[in-house]
Amino acid sequence: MTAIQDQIKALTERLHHLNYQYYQKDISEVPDQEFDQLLAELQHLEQQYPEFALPNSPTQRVGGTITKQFPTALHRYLMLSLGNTYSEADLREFDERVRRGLGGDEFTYVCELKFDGVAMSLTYTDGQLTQGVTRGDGTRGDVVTNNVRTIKNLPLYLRPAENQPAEFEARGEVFMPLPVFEELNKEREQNGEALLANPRNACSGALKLQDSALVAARRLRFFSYGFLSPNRGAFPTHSASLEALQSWGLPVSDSWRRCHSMQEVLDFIHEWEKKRFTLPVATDGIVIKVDNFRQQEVLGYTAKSPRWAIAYKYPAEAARTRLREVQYNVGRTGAVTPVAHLDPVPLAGTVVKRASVHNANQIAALDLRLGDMVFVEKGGEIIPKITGVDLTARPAGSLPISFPANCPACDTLLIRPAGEVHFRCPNERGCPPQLKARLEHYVSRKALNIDGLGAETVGRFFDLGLVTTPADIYDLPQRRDELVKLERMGEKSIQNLLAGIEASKQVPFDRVLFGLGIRYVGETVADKLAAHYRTVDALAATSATDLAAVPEVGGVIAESAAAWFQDDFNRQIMTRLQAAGVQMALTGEAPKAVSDRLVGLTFVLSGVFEDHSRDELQQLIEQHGGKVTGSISKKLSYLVAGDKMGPAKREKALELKVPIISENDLTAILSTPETIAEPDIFVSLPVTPLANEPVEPPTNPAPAAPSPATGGGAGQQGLLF
Ligand SMILES: NC(=O)c1ccc[n+]([C@@H]2O[C@H](COP(=O)([O-])OP(=O)(O)OC[C@H]3O[C@@H](n4cnc5c(N)ncnc54)[C@H](O)[C@@H]3O)[C@@H](O)[C@H]2O)c1
Ligand SMILES: [Zn+2]
Repeated sequence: MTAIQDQIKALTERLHHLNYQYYQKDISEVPDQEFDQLLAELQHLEQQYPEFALPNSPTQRVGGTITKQFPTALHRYLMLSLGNTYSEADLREFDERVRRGLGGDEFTYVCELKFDGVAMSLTYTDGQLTQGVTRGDGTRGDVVTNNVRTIKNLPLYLRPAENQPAEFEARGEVFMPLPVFEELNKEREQNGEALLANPRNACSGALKLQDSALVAARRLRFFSYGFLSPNRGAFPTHSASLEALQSWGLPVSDSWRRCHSMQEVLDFIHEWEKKRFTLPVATDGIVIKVDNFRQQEVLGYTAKSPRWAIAYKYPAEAARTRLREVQYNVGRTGAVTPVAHLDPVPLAGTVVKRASVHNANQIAALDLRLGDMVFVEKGGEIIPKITGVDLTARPAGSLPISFPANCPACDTLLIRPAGEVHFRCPNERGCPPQLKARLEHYVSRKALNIDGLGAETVGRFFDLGLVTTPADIYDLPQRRDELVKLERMGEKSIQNLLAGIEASKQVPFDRVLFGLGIRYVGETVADKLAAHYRTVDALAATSATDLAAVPEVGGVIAESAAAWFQDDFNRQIMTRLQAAGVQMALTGEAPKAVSDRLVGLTFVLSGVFEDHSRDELQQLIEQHGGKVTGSISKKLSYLVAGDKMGPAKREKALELKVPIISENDLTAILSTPETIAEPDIFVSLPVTPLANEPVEPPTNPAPAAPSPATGGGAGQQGLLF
């Protein structure tokens, strides 16, 4: 018996751990299917030995939790999980249970695609979006209204309609469209940042950001699939409510369909098995719901999920093919990444020729060898992954693939900094692919956007020895003679090129800063740094510690930027760019100082604030001459505390006798006429704010007329946006 007990305990602990990683950290340590198998195993054991089930078993509760970064709100209606299955036999059993539960009454199903993102509860009051809450632990979730407001296809105002309740809840999925996910990862790879594992994790991570401007940059989207309201009775069925949601302007995917039998459900499942890969959104299955609301109530709920719905999950698609070669790419920041070249094989709607192996650890973990038959899988991510090796088909005498010790391009000894997964070529100044990629980055659309000097041309110029660093680009006008001699370089091309170079001198400083290709300094960080320091000289003179105090600029970014600016080679490039007339400072006026009331005072902002974002508070303080820093010291004037301030910060402030004030105290200081000389010590922590945020005036026009509700099953057109 103790063996069973041990097994239950081990499974419970493992599942708790995986849930924590998945919901809190946005990390999938194992494939979903493996997680679901472990959960099913535990469920089975608990059913056989209910006396050994542990309290709070993962089989009995929704897996998520609330984060510590947002105010929270209670759900008016519990936000549950869905029972799931990978087998058609289970679906038939589900059908039987429903039939029995309804005592032989007729019923209809609605089938929907299962979008792989993050569940969201939206409250609309008098036609306005008033609150967005995550599922959290099912009872209570994070209030992320401001982040949700950045979702472009989500109406802030609904089209008025007679059948629209004064208050209702629209449930649905927030997700990151696949093209956005791909683009974001490409940028992250170029900036040397860790890649996002899949669109679901990327979406979940984006919703947890504190700065809504950053959330907006992640271009999330929403599909609604649920309607809840005290007067839901006006709609007899789920499908009628979907049609209503859509008619009010909420985005509802057209892919749903009413099904009158389990056979029709299975047809729907088979139909979408491949077709789902043509959608610009990740899906991992089909959700099957009993359509009639009254019948849903009759069937009821378990502790964890409704008895009137089930999710059918498609197994991950895999193929088997031969590994021909492993090539090593050197990226802009020197990261060396292995790419597997495969015999072409069809997989999930495309022909796969290459797969990612990610890094050296992965090669070793899989014990990959050239000529191996390998399994390739495509999950939520676009580039397929090698997930295993068919050892029975291993060619005789094959040797393990060893990761090169030296750079495949410049032969420099590779390094692997502690805590990083990638080997890196440290030869920043001389490694050709790095120099070339930096030039390509500099001329790219989001950086200097030099017309007439695309990635290909600049690469060619690099190969010819015409340019090595961005500063060399500005010497090209003096080298016209050499340019005319080049093949495919007519007079017209040269004119375009020179005009493009000239025009790039007008590109604002933040984009120049981004264009320099400093590791970890992506578009957003460049924008923040430029806005904060305004000139390259001010920026270059700043220590890593001070840089790290700028919001959204963490320690790692700060270290990297500071080191870059201290490097002589880089300083020379900057001086030459400046001499050439490239914008090395923001033009236009700095934001006006409103008063000098806070001059000489320093502040630390900690926790979540009710009326302002952290950025707004920082701006407010700076407009009045104050400074915001990151760490608490004896010299600090005030700690401004929001909800959920870290206890360590509070302790430290109390110990150093730094006054702790609330957001309200700060705004009160700024609105009282007399200037403050010496701060008094007063501690007034805000009470936890909840729910009901103030309603903002319209910033969006009412949404355009949606396409007429189709009753489902329509084509894919207009499916997403
Ligand atoms: N890999 C791991 O380590 C790991 C860890 C924990 C959980 N997981 C995965 O997460 C899943 C459990 O998460 P869950 O409890 O959120 O269940 P779930 O994701 O399987 O199903 C419930 C969710 O489906 C979503 N959904 C999408 N389309 C929908 C639609 N049309 N109608 C209704 N809901 C729709 C909603 O967000 C809802 O909350 C498991 O299946 C597991 O595979 C994986
Ligand atoms: Zn190199």
